[in-house]
Parts: sequence; structure tokens; C-alpha cells
Amino acid sequence: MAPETAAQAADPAALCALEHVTQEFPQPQGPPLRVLDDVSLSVGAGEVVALLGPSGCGKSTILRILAGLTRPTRGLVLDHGRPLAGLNPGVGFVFQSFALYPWMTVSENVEAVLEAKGLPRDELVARAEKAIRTVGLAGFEEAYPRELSGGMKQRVGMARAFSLEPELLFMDEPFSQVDALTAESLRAEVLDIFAAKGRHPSAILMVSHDIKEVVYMADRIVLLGANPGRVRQIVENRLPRPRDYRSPELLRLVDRLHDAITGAEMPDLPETAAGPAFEHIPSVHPGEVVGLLEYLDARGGREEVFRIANDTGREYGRTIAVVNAAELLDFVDTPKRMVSLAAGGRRFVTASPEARKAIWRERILALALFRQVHEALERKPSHRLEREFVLELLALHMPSENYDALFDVFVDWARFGDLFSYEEESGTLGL
Ligand SMILES: Nc1ncnc2c1ncn2[C@@H]1O[C@H](COP(=O)(O)OP(=O)(O)OP(=O)(O)O)[C@@H](O)[C@H]1O
Repeated sequence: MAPETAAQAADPAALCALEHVTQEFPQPQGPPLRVLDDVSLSVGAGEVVALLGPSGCGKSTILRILAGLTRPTRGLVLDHGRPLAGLNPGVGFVFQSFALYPWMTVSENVEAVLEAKGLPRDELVARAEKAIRTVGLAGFEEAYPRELSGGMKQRVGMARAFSLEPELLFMDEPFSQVDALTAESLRAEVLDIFAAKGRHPSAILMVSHDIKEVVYMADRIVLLGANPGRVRQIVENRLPRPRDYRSPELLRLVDRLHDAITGAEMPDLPETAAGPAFEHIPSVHPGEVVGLLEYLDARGGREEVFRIANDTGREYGRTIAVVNAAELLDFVDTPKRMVSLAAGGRRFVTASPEARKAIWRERILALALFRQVHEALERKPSHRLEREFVLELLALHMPSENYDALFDVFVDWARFGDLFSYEEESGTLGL
């Protein structure tokens, strides 16, 4: 395996590329939300490239920009070295949600995308048949989606993409909705189809949360960081194929990526209060934090974060967010890749429901956002505040956050500890 590079130089032979792309989306309040910051990457002929990163780091946005579905705020989008104008005609998509028409048969579902391309009837029938055979669904042409398992539905999704004979196959978390064994065989089949190459696809760009999946599939792994999304590291993966999920080499690379991700996403919190004015509040439900603490308690107080994701059936990025939330509240410590119950976490899990609420309240009041809103509510004779007050605080202190989403998390956390009430209709907070 070659050493990682922190960034990637522009590659003139690339099938598609982003150069210094920044993407911002307007928000109802305050400055725009920056989702991608100075992202450069490319996909060359013959390679499988994977984007790996936490929820919300902009992976799907990168696919949409490369496909020409979204125009970036700044930077260049290249198609064979030339600026992309409009949609990229060479891209076929496989989505996480199978997006099948329930009233159409398998054949009709595949033919529908070819019809949209305006192909003549006999050619589209032949192409659909071939694609359905390629993905192992021969014999199911007349079946309806409700008669198919999740794995088979995703095969239809793949047949649709293959039938378009795309030069570039984009797959957005394609296997996250199917069971683990089916996912394993679908991955192997995609790689077989890719290796057996007729002409198409010439390259695959995939998005995943699953480290093992990307190590199994990809030649190049682009590690993304969040808030805003940027390329943190590009890792070349030269493990020989076919790959074995259990081989020591593969597991070693999984471990290294795992360390790279957790090292950046579970930073040890500063010991003094000299952190940022407002702490980053992960977008998770209090119930998920409680679930984590109870899980750790049942396992003797500590467990590896990778294992936690597996045991709880939660995707890795989501697990990290829950762990970050628990750490922010001083319920857990995160020495390297372990998560262990801190004294506060132990106190919480052994407390009664009412006492848990009190502990939660005390913990969130240690966070600047909750403290400032609470103080403002106490100062007001009416003990009431408008939602806009909080949004302005967020805009001021957390300029790269999605305020609306964060406001919902804020209300969720506050309600869990009975700290404030919130009336949706009038948009008013009260003590
Ligand atoms: N059209 C849009 N308008 C406003 N915000 C958007 C838009 N598209 C995406 N976002 C925001 O951009 C951020 C990144 O979204 P994106 O779906 O690209 O992330 P992701 O890494 O694919 O996430 P996930 O893994 O959860 O699917 C999110 O905060 C999302 O809410």
C-alpha cells in the first residue's frame, strides 16, 4: 500500500474531477451553510474510489456536483479535463433507497430509465434483458418489487444503472439497506461485473460509512472530515484482489482507517475551559446517548467503538456522533478507540428516571448554548423567548452549523431534561 497524500494534484487523465470546490447552501437565518470547503479529487479510468466520512460531511453533495445535478458555489468541475456544462451524461447512479416503481415489473422498472433516454423499443428491451441477466435476476423479469427481497430490489437498482452503460457508476451507500450477507455478495458481484469489463462502467465512485466495505471495494479511499466537509486524507489501497474480509492485511488497513477517523472525530477534549465559545452539539437524540450508556454498563463499562457500531446495528458515523455527544456531557471517556463510562455516566445509569433528568439538565447547563439561553430566560420577566433569539446566538457562535437542524437538537435535549418548554406553533421557548 502506498503512503497517503493529504491532497491530490489535478489529474489530466481523470474521467471526472473536482478542483477546489466549495459548496454553500443558503439558510433562512444568517450566513450560508458551508457544506464543502476547497475539495479536490478525481476519478480515473479503471479505478474504484470510495468517499468515507461521517454523516453530513457532504458525500452525497460531491456525487451530485460531479453528476452536474448541483452547481458548486466556487471551484471547477471537470469532465475528461474540460469544464462540465450541465449534466454529466456518462454517470449512472445506484441509490441507497431502491427507488423502484411499485406498480411496474422488474423489466418495466429497468426499461423505464431507458425510455427516459429515448432509446428505440427493441434496443431498450435487449439492454434491459442483458442488464437483468448480469445482476442475476433472470427469471424475475415479471416480478413486482413487493415480491422481492431487499437484496433483489437492489439488484434491480443495479440493473437500471448497468443498462444505461454508464462510463462512471456512482453508488450512494448502495448496500446499507440490505442484510450483511447479501451486502457481501452484492459487493463481490459488482466487482466481478466491473472486472469482466466490457466497456462500462470504466470507473466506480462510491459513498459509504462502512470501513470494511470501502477497504474491500476501493483502490483509493478519500477520507472526509465534517463541518465543513473537506478532504483529510487520500489512502491508496493496493491489497490484491479478490480480497478477503478476514485477511490480516485487510484488517490492518481497516484498523488504520479506523484510527485515522476516530483520532479526528473523537478528539480528547481540552482539560481547561479554554475550548470554543460554543461547543459543537452532535445531532443525536438523548435516547441514543442513554442507550449507549446502558449498553456500556451492561458490558462492564467499556467497549471498542467499532464493536459498539456492530452490536447496535448503527452505522459507524452515527455511532461516533452518539459517542461524541456522551463525551461532551462527560458521561464517557474515549481513550483511543475505546469508549468507557466516566463517573458521571455511571451515576446516570444507576439513577432513577427523575434523577436522570436532573443529571441531564445539570450536564447540558454546562454547555454554553444551553447556559446562555437559560440565563436569558431567567432575566426576562415573562420567562419567554422567541426561537429567533436562539437562531441568532447560533449564527453568532457557530457560523458553520445548519441552524434549523441544530435548533431541533437543542429543543430535543432541553425537553429531555425538562429544562425548557417549546411551543412549536408560536415558536416560543419558556422556562
Ligand atoms: N440542497 C440543499 N440545501 C440545503 N442544505 C443542503 C442541501 N443539500 C445538502 N444540504 C446539507 O448539506 C450537508 C451535507 O449533506 P450530504 O447529504 O451531502 O451529506 P452526506 O455526507 O452524504 O450525509 P449522509 O452520510 O448523512 O447521507 C447536510 O447538512 C445537508 O443538510
